[in-house]
Amino acid sequence: MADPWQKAYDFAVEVAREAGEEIRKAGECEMKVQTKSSTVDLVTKTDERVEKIIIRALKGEFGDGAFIGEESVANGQPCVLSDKPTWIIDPVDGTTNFVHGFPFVAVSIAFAVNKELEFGVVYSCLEDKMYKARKGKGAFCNDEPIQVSDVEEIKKSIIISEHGTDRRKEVVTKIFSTMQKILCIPVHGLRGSGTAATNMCLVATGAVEAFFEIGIHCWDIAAGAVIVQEAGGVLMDVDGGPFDLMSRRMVSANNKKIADRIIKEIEAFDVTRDDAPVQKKE
Ligand SMILES: O=P(O)(O)OC[C@@]1(O)O[C@H](CO)[C@@H](O)[C@@H]1O
Ligand SMILES: [Mg+2]
Repeated sequence: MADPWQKAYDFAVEVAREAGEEIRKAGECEMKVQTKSSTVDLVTKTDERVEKIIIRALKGEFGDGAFIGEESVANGQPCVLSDKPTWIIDPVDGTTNFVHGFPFVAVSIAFAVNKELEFGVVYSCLEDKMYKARKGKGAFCNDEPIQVSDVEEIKKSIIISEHGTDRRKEVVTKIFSTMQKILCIPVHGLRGSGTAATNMCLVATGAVEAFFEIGIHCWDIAAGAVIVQEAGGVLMDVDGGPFDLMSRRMVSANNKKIADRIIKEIEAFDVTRDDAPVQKKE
């Protein structure tokens, strides 16, 4: 078969669109907010319901497969990327935005085979922007090809990062110290949309030169990773090594020169890998 995953790719786009429609409708209603890893790591019934809708649709079309979904993992499912064809799903990336009505919320669906990402779909549902990319076939926003910016000078760049949900003082101090150093290079500006998936699409369209973060999860960035690469960008670890989807550390940029310059300023802190063995409670 020449093109084994095209059907899955097309289907993922449709599922993401339907999921986005659900999120838009839910945003108009009263919502009950709960917390996960910390008091600022929010989750709503919509996150859980939309993840179930997505997984049910994918299983209905392609049968039982391997899934890594943000809310399934939060409810105890394993988070291990094997060689099996695997769907990696964030039903609502930007839950805090969703809760507050801040207008960037995305559905993120990626597909990996042999631990390699084959395609990614990010639907920024409040803006109605459908980003998608398939390995070797280019990146698109609402079916128009997209490309990273050609800026090579860090002093002419806009950089995106996020503050994350870990509010321990030593972590927040490192995050702000890194941001201060980058701001003082100086760059044209620092931004943050509140969703990693959307941030990566902003790199892919050339609206910003780079997005970096320590503390993201594989479901936040898997789809965006394909979109950035297919738009001509690069992915790296925050220490300059190769990108590792499960490491929770990433720099995505329009080119290696910009990525290397940012990496010089990043003050890393420890995070537990997504695929770390789960500590059993005694
Ligand atoms: O929980 P959610 O809404 O899916 O993730 C929101 C998010 O802000 O958390 C990450 C880690 O800080 C972000 O960069 C990511 O996009
Ligand atoms: Mg997320």
